Amino acid sequence: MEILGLSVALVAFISITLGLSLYLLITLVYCWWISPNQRLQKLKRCGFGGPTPSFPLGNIKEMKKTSFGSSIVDLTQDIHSTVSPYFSSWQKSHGKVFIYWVGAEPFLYIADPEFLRKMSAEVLAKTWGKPDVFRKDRHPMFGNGLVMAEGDKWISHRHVIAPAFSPVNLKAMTSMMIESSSKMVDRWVSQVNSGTHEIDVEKELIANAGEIIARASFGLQDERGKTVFEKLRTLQAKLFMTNRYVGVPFGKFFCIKNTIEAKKLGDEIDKFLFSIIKDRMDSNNEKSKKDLLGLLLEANHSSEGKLEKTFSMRELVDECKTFFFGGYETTALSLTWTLLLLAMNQNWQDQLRNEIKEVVGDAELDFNILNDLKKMKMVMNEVVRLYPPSPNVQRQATEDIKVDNLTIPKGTNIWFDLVGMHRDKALWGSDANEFRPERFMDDANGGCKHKMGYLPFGFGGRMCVGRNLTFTEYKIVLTLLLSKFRFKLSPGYRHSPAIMLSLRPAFGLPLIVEPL
Ligand code: HEM
Repeated sequence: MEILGLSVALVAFISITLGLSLYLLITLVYCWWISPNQRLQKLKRCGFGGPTPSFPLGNIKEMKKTSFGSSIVDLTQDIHSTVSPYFSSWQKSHGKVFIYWVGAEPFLYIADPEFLRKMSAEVLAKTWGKPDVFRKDRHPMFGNGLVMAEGDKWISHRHVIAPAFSPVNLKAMTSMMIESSSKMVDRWVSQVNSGTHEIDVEKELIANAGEIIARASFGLQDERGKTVFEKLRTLQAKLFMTNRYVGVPFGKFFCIKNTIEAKKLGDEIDKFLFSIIKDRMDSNNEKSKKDLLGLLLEANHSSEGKLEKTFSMRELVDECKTFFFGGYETTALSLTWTLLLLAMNQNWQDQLRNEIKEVVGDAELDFNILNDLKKMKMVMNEVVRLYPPSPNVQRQATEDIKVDNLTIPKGTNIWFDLVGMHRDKALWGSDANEFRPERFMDDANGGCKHKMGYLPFGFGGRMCVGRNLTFTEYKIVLTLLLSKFRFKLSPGYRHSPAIMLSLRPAFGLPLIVEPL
């Protein structure tokens, strides 16, 4: 049969193709323009201003103007305007609370601690969400681990995971941390003895923290530990160093190669971790191991010793990845920035060395005495103020949140700019950009004029679960290093703090390392 001279099959084919194209076009128009514009109007009615977005990219174009490592700055300068120039310029026109758009996703930017206080008073820890857009994009890294978990699942996981960082467990990890870090120190000693005085300390500290977290998380210290570390780092670079369009509906299809490669790497890592966990379960001695995986496996046993599935295999894999990503780079960077600031402030370097002599002396480094390294803690607090390794905190409103006469609509993503708050002269005074650890001498909040203006580890019930592990590792590594070496700035160092998930020196940190 024929219609206007065309066969029925051809007519059907043309109709289906036209129908599908029309459907695709309507979907694109809706997702790229209609829906975000409706949300924009709603947010305006709620009272929020901000830079004008142009959909479907939102404000991505302005944000992409800064590429990783594109600005070299003076060592004493404010870094806010270089790591996120768009935020610092939007702050000037829209204040410290405004809406900006990552593709079709609205983000409420907050660098005002009083607004944050009022807002967080309205929300229980378990009712905070995590931006869906990041949960999907970062799935190969974190899966649905604690960083991304929400609601009852977050409560039950946090309940089991938090005790894994208790002083008893951290104490049990101390000798492992000393062993790994001593290997790094020995490596530096041989390099220095062979005449190489310039060392890229960032690279070394990252490798050391990677080894420590692989051992602390899953007891891995052989080639398998290195394999996980390398794969995870490649994955991180794939996700954060490439030009992608996160937040733009169907943005994945613009960079399909990276998306596929990240997914493939994520699957390989999952398979690898799966086999490690399976080995541990089969070996039947998982209970005896006090690493983080051992503690999670222990939680899977009821008091009768019968398996009671608290964590599924998938959940165990996700939590192990989360420990890894959450735990190695942040800690390594807090040490990296510390060595930079100590190289610039020899007086503080000497003060810490003297404190180590007084507190540790010739004794073996021991978990219990770490608490007495008070000046070291002050230095750490000041370092993570000036260079917060996690430079922002992200949440999502899962219900409407009222703050004074404003309403943050359900589904709005929220972005807390820690660099912005930690460098704000209105909160810290005119010396906000100076390294002054004495701020923290008698005040855990460093003299900040608002109790929520200093948040290197986040806030409320979702505050960083691993911070005590960091404090322990930080003090061990720094004690070992300062007891052996003096650090000085290298003429080759280019100061370019930049954000690639964490806040890091874009060109590494070469330092002159002298034996004492
Ligand atoms: C200098 C070191 C570290 C810094 C600056 C840091 C910073 C942060 C920040 C800002 C958050 C978000 C908190 C919030 O939403 O309010 C966080 C959460 C988290 N961190 Fe850390 N962190 C560090 C070390 C670690 C370590 C060593 C681990 C694990 C081994 C870890 C695991 C986590 C986890 C699992 C979460 C999610 C907690 C939750 O949502 O309940 N972090 N961290």
